[in-house]
Amino acid sequence: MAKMAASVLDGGEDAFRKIFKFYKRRDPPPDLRNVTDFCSGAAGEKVVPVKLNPAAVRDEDAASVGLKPVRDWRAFSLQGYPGFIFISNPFLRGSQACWVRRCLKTYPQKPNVCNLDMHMSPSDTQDIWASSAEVLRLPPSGKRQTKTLLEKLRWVTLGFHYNWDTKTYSAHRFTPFPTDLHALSFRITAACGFPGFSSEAAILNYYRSDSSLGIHVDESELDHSWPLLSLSFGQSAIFLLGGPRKQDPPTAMFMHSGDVMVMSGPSRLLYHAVPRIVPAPLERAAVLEDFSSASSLLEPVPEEDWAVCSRYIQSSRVNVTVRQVLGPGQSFPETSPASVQRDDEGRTVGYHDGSGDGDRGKRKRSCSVSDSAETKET
Ligand SMILES: O=C(O)CCC(=O)C(=O)O
Ligand SMILES: [Fe+2]
Repeated sequence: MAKMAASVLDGGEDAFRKIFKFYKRRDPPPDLRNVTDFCSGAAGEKVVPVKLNPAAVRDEDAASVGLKPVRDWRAFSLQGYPGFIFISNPFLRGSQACWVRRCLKTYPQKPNVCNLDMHMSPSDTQDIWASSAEVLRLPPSGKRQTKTLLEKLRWVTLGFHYNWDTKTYSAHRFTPFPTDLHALSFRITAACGFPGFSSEAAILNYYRSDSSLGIHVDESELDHSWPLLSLSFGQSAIFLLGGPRKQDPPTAMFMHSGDVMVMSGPSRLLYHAVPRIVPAPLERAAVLEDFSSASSLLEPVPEEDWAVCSRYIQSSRVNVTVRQVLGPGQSFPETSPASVQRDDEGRTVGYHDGSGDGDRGKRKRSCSVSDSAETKET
């Protein structure tokens, strides 16, 4: 990293932008030797193994969401980034396929919101999976003229639906958060020292091989004391983790299929970006393809569904970030606290509309996932 940073940074200013452009460049492609790989230990001079709390999650609770026992997870911190935790694929063999299927088949369904809703009628986006599966199941035959809806999907929001225009969440844009994704998030965050996490919002990003995500910080959530959880499936990404200021030079790292990141404490509000999607290393691709393994307690993925998922994921990456938006007892401004409906465990299960829409705060985010031609990286 140090050598690359020195050469890229000539001219001094706006180090993050320059490094983003360096990794996004197509011709000639960038040298990836300075990208930290937690899995292989490459370029990892700042990587420090950490022990998580194995007692925080019972083995059967981990297995029920497709995770290995916590004592078997390989977790790392990164010098200079307190609160950042990287877990190298804690999933049981066979369980990633299940999560991939949920990201492609289940979560894009109504009442969840996706980019296609912005210019299509609800009836046309009613079943993105069904309309795409038929085509994706066919053997590839040259270049198809029209893309399936699944191939046009760029983001889905869950729970409190993020408003990309106002960069806010609000009380009246809420639908129940999927219980299975909450169970997964609750257990991972508990093992990382955050018991009681309430998954209230998620953004799923769907990247094609030429997609990128601009430099941003996730600060629209009203309570930043809870971690931001990030899960990745499919092709790999180069992830840039910067500093508290937009121009601070970032560290580049690979995020492979199954890898998990937790941004907490001082790392919760660091700038970050995804300049490039790269092919998954062979061994990671093989683990992902193992959809029938019996080690997972999750429902098996039917072969005909996996044919679609596998075809899609061969050229795509799905990232899921899960967020707690409100602190305990907190509500959106101008909305009475009594209107938040929580279950016995304190999870938000519903929201009565308050007097005003309560929009506040901002999520400084340049853009959602964009494809090569249309990317503005800041
Ligand atoms: O795709 C990723 O790894 C990052 C996604 C992200 O930063 C976001 O959704 O806010
Ligand atoms: Fe982000």
